[in-house]
Amino acid sequence: MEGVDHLAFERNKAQFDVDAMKIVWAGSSHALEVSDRMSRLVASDPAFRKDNRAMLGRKELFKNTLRKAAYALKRIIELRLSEEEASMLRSFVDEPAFTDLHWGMFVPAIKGQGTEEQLKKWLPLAQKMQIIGCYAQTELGHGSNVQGLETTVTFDPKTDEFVIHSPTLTSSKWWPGGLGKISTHAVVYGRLITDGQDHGVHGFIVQLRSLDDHLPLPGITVGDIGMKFGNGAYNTMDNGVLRFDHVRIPRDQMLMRVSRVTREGKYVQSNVPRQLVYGTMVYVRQTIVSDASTALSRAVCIATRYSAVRRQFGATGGNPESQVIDYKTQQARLFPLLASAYAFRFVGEWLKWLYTDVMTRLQANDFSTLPEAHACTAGLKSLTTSATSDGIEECRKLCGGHGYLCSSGLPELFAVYVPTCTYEGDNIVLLLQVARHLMKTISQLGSGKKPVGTVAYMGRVEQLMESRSDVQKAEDWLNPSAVLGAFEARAARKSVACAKNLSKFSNPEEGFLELSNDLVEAARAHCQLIVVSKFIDKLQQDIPGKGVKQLLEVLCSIYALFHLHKHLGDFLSTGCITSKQGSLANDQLRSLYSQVRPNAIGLVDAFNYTDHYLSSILGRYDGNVYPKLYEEAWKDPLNDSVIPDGFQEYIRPMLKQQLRNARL
Ligand SMILES: CCCCCCCC/C=C\CCCC(=O)SCCNC(=O)CCNC(=O)[C@H](O)C(C)(C)COP(=O)(O)OP(=O)(O)OC[C@H]1O[C@@H](n2cnc3c(N)ncnc32)[C@H](O)[C@@H]1OP(=O)(O)O
Ligand SMILES: Cc1cc2nc3c(=O)[nH]c(=O)nc-3n(C[C@H](O)[C@H](O)[C@H](O)COP(=O)(O)OP(=O)(O)OC[C@H]3O[C@@H](n4cnc5c(N)ncnc54)[C@H](O)[C@@H]3O)c2cc1C
Repeated sequence: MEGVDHLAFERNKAQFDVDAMKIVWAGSSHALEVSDRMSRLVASDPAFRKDNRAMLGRKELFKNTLRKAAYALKRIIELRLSEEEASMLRSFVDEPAFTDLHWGMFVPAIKGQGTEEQLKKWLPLAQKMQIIGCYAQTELGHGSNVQGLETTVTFDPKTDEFVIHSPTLTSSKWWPGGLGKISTHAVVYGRLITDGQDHGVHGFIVQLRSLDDHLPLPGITVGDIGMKFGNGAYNTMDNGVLRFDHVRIPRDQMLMRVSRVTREGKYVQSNVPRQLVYGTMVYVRQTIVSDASTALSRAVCIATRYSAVRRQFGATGGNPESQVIDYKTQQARLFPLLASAYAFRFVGEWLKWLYTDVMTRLQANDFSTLPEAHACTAGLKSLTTSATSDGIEECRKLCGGHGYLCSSGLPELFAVYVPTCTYEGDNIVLLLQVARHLMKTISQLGSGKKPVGTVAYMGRVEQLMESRSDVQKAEDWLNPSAVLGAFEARAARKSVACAKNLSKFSNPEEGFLELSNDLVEAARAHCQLIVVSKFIDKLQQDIPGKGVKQLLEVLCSIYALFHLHKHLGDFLSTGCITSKQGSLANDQLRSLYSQVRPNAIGLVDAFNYTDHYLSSILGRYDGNVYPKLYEEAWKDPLNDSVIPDGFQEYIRPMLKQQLRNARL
């Protein structure tokens, strides 16, 4: 039935102010207003149609992406959109494109690693898109091990130029998005060599293609690396391969904020830490955490709405069958994901604050919080993207058979999202970075250096090694200090156990390799503690709106107790809670799920997604799923004709053959 809200009865059940929750989700009334306006602008414009992506071949798909990118820029200029509005508009276009790398990595790399002069020269060109750039770091042979990159950048004092060269096959740049077909420029990372001395990896601005005819410049070989996972999905992006054959660039195209090469060829380090060369990765990892909440909330919105529409079993006395959302098993799989989406939103907000704070300090030459920023961005990027990828797949299963249809929106969302577990740092490699930070923190405890920020709890390690939870009844687990106490004790004990085991090795690096599984687990426990504690911190703020704060408290408890239940072995084996307390947490969790149930549709409506953005028949706002699924099936190209191509050629003769055999 067109125009009827099939989910109205669910919306009427909500016990909280959904509009106020929309503001909390968006971050502010202003952010909600902008995102609402931009999402509707995109949704109402047929030029941004995206429901046909799974059907398009690679070339058509890619051309379509270029058309949308050009059209988006045209609209941004015509409507005189601000930077904030433009970035929102691009995100609602919802299609991986070269522009993501241009705005998300090329521009930030120049901003973060360029000198004032370099910013003045390159930023206006990039901002007007008179040049298009990408981030060319990874090579065929090395991605995680950045120090292992092989591209050489050798200073030639005779000509005052650098000579860039790809000395081996494995030194070919491989993966950079936007590189394959579109970028005119790249920030290229390679080993800087002056006077025969290797100074390690540095960034350089390199022109790749002519601004006149777009052909590769002399000495440059460049192309696309081929189809990736999923049909539409990430294949709208031209991930590329790039080789240099003694390509020359002027000396002033080395990004020289961290270190520079003088006219005489002298290598000079400035007073900023060399790790700032990795600064763009820190920036992007931070944005990836907020994006995780967006991707997970999309999947959860689809699965929640569909779970309220879908009915199976339980028809009694003329009543309809049960909505699948009422099954406790469905709730126990779905509601922790709903809680995680909110948790990642708030930890993403906090991480953005942390990043901005670090940047402000860097301007004043205060580098003290850089290790904390690196560990938090690496750890939270890893935790949230792994949970989101698994969560999207769980949402597909929560939608039963129909979740497997492309028209559910979930297969494409998964295919586009899952590489986040790898790009911008493999998730295990990043957790090992967190573990290094934790081990370093513990090793410095005796020196009187007080741990600060997210590792501050390590300063109470002696107390945390002894603490016992005082939870006596299920409701005690609603107390934030009970939850925090348990998560802190678990994280501290896991790290301390690793540190003790490490100290048994005469070679610490050997020990680190041998114990890496335990170290990864300790890092995960630490990152879960950060998420829980930032959710609790958020609830200390003034949050207006009927029932909004109460419901967020429920979600916070679900996030924490779900993880306590899931990792019960950890909590029990480290002795911070008893098995009785573990089972009380589980009892409390059941009661919390019942409190979410009437509010579930309201909680996903608060994400304020348009049907265009969700791109899912199962997740339609009006819940009118079956007629639309039925209608959609007939749009498949296979249904253009009653008899498919190939039938007469291959199947008809087969059928005739069988007929003959039957007659024999
Ligand atoms: C609106 C914006 C939207 C943008 C969205 C765009 C999305 C587009 C889609 C996809 C983009 C994908 C792009 C990419 O993938 S780019 C390539 C990314 N590559 C990686 O992430 C590589 C991962 N590897 C590393 O980061 C590092 O190599 C390493 C794992 C950290 C190891 O490095 P290294 O061996 O040099 O370092 P050490 O372990 O020896 O550590 C040395 C000390 O440095 C500290 N460190 C390391 N990294 C950092 C950092 N980033 N910042 C600050 N400090 C860092 C480390 O802790 C050590 O410190 P210590 O005090 O112990 O000496
Ligand atoms: C879709 C996509 C887009 C990308 N875009 C860009 C881009 O724009 N620019 C760019 O420069 N790069 C880009 N990349 C590359 C990306 O950053 C790397 O692939 C990523 O950093 C992982 O590195 P790797 O491929 O070398 O993995 P590897 O390090 O080879 O990982 C393989 C396996 O080894 C394990 N492993 C590796 N090292 C260790 C260790 N020390 N301890 C334990 N286990 C380890 C990993 O956990 C993993 O299981 C992109 C990649 C993808 C998939």
